Amino acid sequence: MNVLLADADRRVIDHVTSTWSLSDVSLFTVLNSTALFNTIEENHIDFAFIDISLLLHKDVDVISFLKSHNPDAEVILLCTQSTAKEAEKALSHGAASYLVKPVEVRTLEDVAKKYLQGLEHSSSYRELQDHLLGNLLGDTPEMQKILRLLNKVAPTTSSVLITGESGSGKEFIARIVHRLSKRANEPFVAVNCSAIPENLVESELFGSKKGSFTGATADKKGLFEEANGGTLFLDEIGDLSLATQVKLLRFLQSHETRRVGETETRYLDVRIIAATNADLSKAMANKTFREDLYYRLNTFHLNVPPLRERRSTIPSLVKYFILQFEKEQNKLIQKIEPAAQMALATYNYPGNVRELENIIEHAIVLSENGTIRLEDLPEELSSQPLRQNKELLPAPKKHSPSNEEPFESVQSNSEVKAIGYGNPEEIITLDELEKRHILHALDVCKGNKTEVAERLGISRATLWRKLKDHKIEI
Ligand SMILES: Nc1ncnc2c1ncn2[C@@H]1O[C@H](COP(=O)(O)OP(=O)(O)OP(=O)(O)O)[C@@H](O)[C@H]1O
Repeated sequence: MNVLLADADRRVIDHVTSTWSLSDVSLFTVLNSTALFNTIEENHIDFAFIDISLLLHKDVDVISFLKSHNPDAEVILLCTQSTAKEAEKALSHGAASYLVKPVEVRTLEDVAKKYLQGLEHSSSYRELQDHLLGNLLGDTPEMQKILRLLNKVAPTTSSVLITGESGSGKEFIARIVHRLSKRANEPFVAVNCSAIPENLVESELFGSKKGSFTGATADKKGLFEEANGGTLFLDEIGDLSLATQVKLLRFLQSHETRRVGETETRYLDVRIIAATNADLSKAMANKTFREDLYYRLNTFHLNVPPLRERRSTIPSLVKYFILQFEKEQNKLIQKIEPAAQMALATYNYPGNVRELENIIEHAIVLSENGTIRLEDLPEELSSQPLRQNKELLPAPKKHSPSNEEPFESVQSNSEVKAIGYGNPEEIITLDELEKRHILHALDVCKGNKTEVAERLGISRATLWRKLKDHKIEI
């Protein structure tokens, strides 16, 4: 673990450096803002003690800067009796707490150790992990990272920025953050910034006074006020005009808003979660998105990977959506044909989870006798993966019945694994690989078992046994 101590007082730095006794924790010390920013940029800082006098540098807030490099990092502010009020205010910037100097080195060490232990043993994290891991979110390293962050971010009031392709689940995750926060019983208000006409954005968000513009026939609450006490989810944040960005930034700094046409300001307690599928660094370079607002929103950043990079989640999502739509459509689904299972497992999902959701809804409408068949899936899904697999699989070999290794050609072809068998990083069990390969063969041979057995180089009896072992019904 890397701990940073930033204090402009050399005596403090010298004293802590000479007495620091945690051998498994590297201590970085800095005396000024330039060194502070450089150290954050060059090292993975897990924990920082920062004197309040070094909190802002050229208008950039060091906590946001640190969290944009390591969203898991924790900050404890150091202050004196006379600056304690200021430190308390600064907690809303994302610091966990503050300590009033003089502070014993032992205390600094204990605080850092406690944080480190908390990271590993947070019980709410474990509960959440048990509940979601391997189910709806998936157990890939990226999703585990998101879960870890969710647990830490949710109880705070910090803003969160969620990025990811369209339909990947940004709003779904924002709702989890809200549900896990102390605001869970307060409103969650979602707004798509790109769906509101430019001339109405300000009044929609901040409200308006009667007569403030043509059409303002009565006083109107804005969405910020609707979300008071709870969470405001701003989707497509990259589409906000620069003028509205300034107002949002002002809110994030002061928690105050003003209705259009009013002079009076209102203090509101609203947590902001913003999302985008646009590249905000490009938008900042093009000056269409304010850098200061970006750092404010980006206190915590969650990047949701596309569904094609977490295929292991597909079966749980399919089950979840089946349960959801069965009720709606009053139908009972008992099985999914192997060919349809294969198509669902190998499709690329450019529209991510939303596309999978629509596919299942569509399939349930068309399904007959409680079965989802290949023909119940949209055409792009049923035809594309098979075509890819056919193109990539080596020409069928005639195996002798004694050939014991039917998967040799597949295992040695990494391209086939990447497309037909999911993410190249994914390691499935040999048993699962065998099942998928048999399903693929059944598809290619249109269910003709004699041909499947022949092309797999096994006897019909062995094929029957394997179909039974893998519970493949045909
Ligand atoms: N992990 C998940 N488990 C269950 N349902 C999910 C999951 N992720 C997303 N969904 C569902 O998929 C649909 C699309 O998700 P969501 O609206 O959160 O995506 P988004 O990234 O916010 O999309 P956009 O960028 O278009 O706004 C929603 O109906 C959502 O409930």
